[in-house]
Amino acid sequence: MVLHRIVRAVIMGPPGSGKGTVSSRITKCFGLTHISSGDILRANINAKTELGLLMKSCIDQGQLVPDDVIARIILKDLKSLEQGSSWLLDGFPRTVSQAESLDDAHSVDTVINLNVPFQTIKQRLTSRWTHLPSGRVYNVDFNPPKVPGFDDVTGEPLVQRDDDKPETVTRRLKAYETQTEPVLEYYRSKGVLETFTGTETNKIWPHIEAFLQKKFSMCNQNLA
Ligand SMILES: Nc1nc2c(ncn2[C@@H]2O[C@H](COP(=O)(O)OP(=O)(O)O)[C@@H](O)[C@H]2O)c(=O)[nH]1
Ligand SMILES: Nc1ncnc2c1ncn2[C@@H]1O[C@H](COP(=O)(O)OP(=O)(O)O)[C@@H](O)[C@H]1O
Repeated sequence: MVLHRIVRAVIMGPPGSGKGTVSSRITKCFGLTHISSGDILRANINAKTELGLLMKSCIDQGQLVPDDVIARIILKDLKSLEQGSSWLLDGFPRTVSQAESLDDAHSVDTVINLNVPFQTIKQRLTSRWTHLPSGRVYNVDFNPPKVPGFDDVTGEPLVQRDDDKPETVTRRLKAYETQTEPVLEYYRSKGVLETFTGTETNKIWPHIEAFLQKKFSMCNQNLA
């Protein structure tokens, strides 16, 4: 589907709710540019940049990195996109302060919220395998790689994230409840929040696809 207007979207949900998985489907179907704060931070850790070295212990402990640091990175990335690009932010904003920083620069058209029970998530994260350079994710049960331990596209090795250990997952879910859930209220009050509830991405996805198709084609009709 070709978009006829600029779309600025955010995908939210607890760690492991399927944001990365759904984002790759959205970018494939609708052609938005995907910007994932977690992928950017992990790329910095992998490349041992100054930022990566500073943020690693925060991330490994399941804590959020400081608002000003991540806001600066994401807003700079958005600025560097071609004028008129449509984008999908994944993992940002995660606090109300971050949402306000984003609002100061761009208004968000739609926020997709994945509402997946914590119990489901814990199981998924311990069997998540990630291709660090691209952010592609696999799961032993859900979408295993063709060759165990290796990325389907590049053939490079997959890794288990340091912060997917059970005790760190518990801390990340706590951080989500206290710091990120208020962002849902922030967007709800602005009338842009759309929540999708379920335990399986393949069952949630058709609803998201239909919602986006309707929303974007309605926009097209309005323009015509
Ligand atoms: N069993 C199962 N695993 C899933 C499902 N959807 C996504 N996953 C896996 O769950 C893990 C977390 O998904 P991901 O998209 O990385 O979530 P994020 O942390 O919100 O970006 C990954 O290993 C996915 O492959 C699902 O419906 N069932
Ligand atoms: N917007 C953000 N604000 C603060 N910390 C962030 C942000 N995005 C990512 N991080 C850090 O990176 C870690 C991994 O993020 P992410 O890949 O989005 O996790 P998940 O996909 O499992 O929700 C977070 O636990 C946090 O430490």
